[in-house]
Amino acid sequence: MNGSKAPFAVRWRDRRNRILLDQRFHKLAMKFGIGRFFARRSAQKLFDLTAGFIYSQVLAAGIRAGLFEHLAKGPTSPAETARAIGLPDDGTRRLLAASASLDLADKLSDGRFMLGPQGAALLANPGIAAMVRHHDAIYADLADPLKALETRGGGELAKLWDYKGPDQDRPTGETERYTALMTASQDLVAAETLRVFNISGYTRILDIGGGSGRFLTHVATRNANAELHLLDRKTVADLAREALRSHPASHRFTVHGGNFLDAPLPDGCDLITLVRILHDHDDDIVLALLDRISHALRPSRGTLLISEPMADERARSRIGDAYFNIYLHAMGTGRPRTPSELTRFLERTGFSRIRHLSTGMPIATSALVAETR
Ligand SMILES: C[S@@+](CC[C@H](N)C(=O)[O-])C[C@H]1O[C@@H](n2cnc3c(N)ncnc32)[C@H](O)[C@@H]1O
Repeated sequence: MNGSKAPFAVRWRDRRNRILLDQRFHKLAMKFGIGRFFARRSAQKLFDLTAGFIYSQVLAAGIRAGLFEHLAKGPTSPAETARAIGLPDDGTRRLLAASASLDLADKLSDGRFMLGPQGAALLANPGIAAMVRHHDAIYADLADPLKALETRGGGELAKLWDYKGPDQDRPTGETERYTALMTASQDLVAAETLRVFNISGYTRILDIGGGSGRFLTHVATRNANAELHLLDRKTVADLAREALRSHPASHRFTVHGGNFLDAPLPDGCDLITLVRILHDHDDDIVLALLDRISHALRPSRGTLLISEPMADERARSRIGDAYFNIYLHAMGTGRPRTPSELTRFLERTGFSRIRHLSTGMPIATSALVAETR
């Protein structure tokens, strides 16, 4: 590389890489406490990348075996655990030790085990276990990672999400499975979105791609008067009607079944929400949908709220740039977008006063708000 002509950002990375590639540097670093500290930290990070799949499968095994529910009952020996989860003694001991090393379990000095801090967090968020269970499909696809990158949407995961298929009259097993998965992980997303966005003043709200209606039930508790509309594919709309029927505010909900690209959008809405929708779709669909929303909102000078995990301007978001980037490729449609990409899309489709609301948990969601001129 021609060092003197390259920008500073390139030169210092080039220098850093040359130092890290030099075995003499590593030998020297190990002689000093601070050097050992950084060397250990860097080695741990690299090892975690190397072993990540095994860690994930320890988690999957614990969830499938019901290990964490058993540990939540209190201190337990490996033999008791083996009986409770139905695995052989040796397999159970290994699963317990691996779980303890990952903070999913804690090992006590008498050799028994209890639930660990990550295990407790897992049980507190049932959506995570649902997410881990459905990862079987993407792990199968990623067993050959190059093939997965060569063939977009050509594997098992794409079969789970049937957005591209025809909208049948009745929900299929797949529709029910992905809608249940979305519902299970919605509470965290809704709590964070509605913490940073004040929804109380709106009178007629439409949630597009609203799934089983879980997000709208959170809206209902924060806004006591608004009419609440949901639009989703016909098959999912049937599931939403069923789920919302027994809700105490059921009289305020109206469910519309249809494709968001051509179904009539209820008029007179002052707020439309898109929760975990845009990242699932390619650019042409996103632009067409935003254009429809901007026309639907314009007469009432309305607001659009977008809430979903986003990519980072410098590709440093593990959830956006690593997880969703690869996941959506395997799914065969969509990509995570940065807030500035979404902002450009919003400007092109007639929105203004676009604001990025920073959530405390970008791992669950980020939010953008825009208004029609
Ligand atoms: C990732 S899920 C998100 C569901 C919900 N908003 C949430 O966050 O839990 C995407 C939703 O968009 C719906 N969807 C996808 N394509 C659609 C289309 N063309 N028309 C209407 N709904 C669509 C799906 O059926 C699904 O319910």
